[in-house]
Amino acid sequence: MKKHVVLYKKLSAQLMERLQAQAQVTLIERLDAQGLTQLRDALPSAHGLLGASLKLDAALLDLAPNLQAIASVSVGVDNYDIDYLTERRILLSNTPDVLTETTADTGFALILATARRVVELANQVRAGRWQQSIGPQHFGTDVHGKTLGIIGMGRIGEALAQRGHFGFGMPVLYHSHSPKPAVEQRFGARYCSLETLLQQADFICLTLPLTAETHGLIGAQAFAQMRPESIFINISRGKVVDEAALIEALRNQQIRGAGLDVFEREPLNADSPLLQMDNVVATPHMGSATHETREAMARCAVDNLLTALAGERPVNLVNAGAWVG
Ligand SMILES: NC(=O)C1=CN([C@@H]2O[C@H](COP(=O)(O)OP(=O)(O)OC[C@H]3O[C@@H](n4cnc5c(N)ncnc54)[C@H](OP(=O)(O)O)[C@@H]3O)[C@@H](O)[C@H]2O)C=CC1
Ligand SMILES: O=CC(=O)O
Repeated sequence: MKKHVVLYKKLSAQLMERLQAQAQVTLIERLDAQGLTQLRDALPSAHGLLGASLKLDAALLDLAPNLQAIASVSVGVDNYDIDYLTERRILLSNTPDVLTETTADTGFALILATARRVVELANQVRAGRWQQSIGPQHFGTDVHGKTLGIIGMGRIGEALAQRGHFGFGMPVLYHSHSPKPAVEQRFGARYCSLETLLQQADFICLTLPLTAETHGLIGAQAFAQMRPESIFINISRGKVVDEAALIEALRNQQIRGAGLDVFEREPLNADSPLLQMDNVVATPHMGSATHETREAMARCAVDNLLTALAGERPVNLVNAGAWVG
């Protein structure tokens, strides 16, 4: 008998066909109130789940006694209670690598847009307010040659370092759990403490995961260590930052600006003070959002799920402790 898979993210026709050849599929089109009811109804018979952007807590998982595997269409796994999944021997997989370059492109787009005031000035043109040559009050700041600071030198951090070093001649400072000699050799990057990075980098970029250790890592104390010329970029997770402290730092001109793809609460409220600030570029958690990359992520997740449901170890297994072989 085919296993039952519950999808809470729409797949391309090709991937859907592939999944349906191997499993009985229930598709939840939208995670609104009706979709959540459908999900609760489908969980009791589910063997596999595939999707993203849903906090799958113990209360929901307890509705799924037959669950064997979850394939997240994301690299970040902060939406899952990994200890609980491991205890229940539910295999959790994610989609690393396939989104690295695209997410680093987004990081660099935010660096450039914020430093060169692209959104603010483009909005002025659109509003018909370009009536004479622009003057110093509209000038931005250079990106090339400035110091790029990367907090979390993993896959995406490294791809950001590559762009900064080779594309923009930027000296790279980084902070991670441990030094990365290969990265230092390839990009001339220098390992330093978080404090040194906050004090010395012109662009301070977050590329680390949200974990118990990183929750609220960048708060008032961290912003106080940055310089008035610093630009803060977050493409990791909103909760790594104390957003109220970020707003204060921007209001008090402790930093020059911020490029933000992720927020404490998503979608960001339309009345957020961040949206009133010209020196903030806010994007809708679109780090990996290109047609090619989202399809590659979905393919990777389908591979992971079908492998797990076939009783084999998925390549991108997150909770190795759940694997009994
Ligand atoms: N905006 C978006 O749309 C996207 C956001 N993301 C986010 O980016 C994150 C990173 O992805 P990826 O690069 O693939 O992950 P990796 O695991 O490859 O890299 C994360 C790095 O962060 C470092 N790190 C973890 N905790 C700490 C800490 N407390 N202090 C310092 N460094 C730390 C790790 O360092 P070490 O190696 O030394 O342990 C690791 O190298 C994801 O978890 C996700 O949240 C990802 C994709 C898209
Ligand atoms: O935020 C996106 C991810 O893949 O993680």
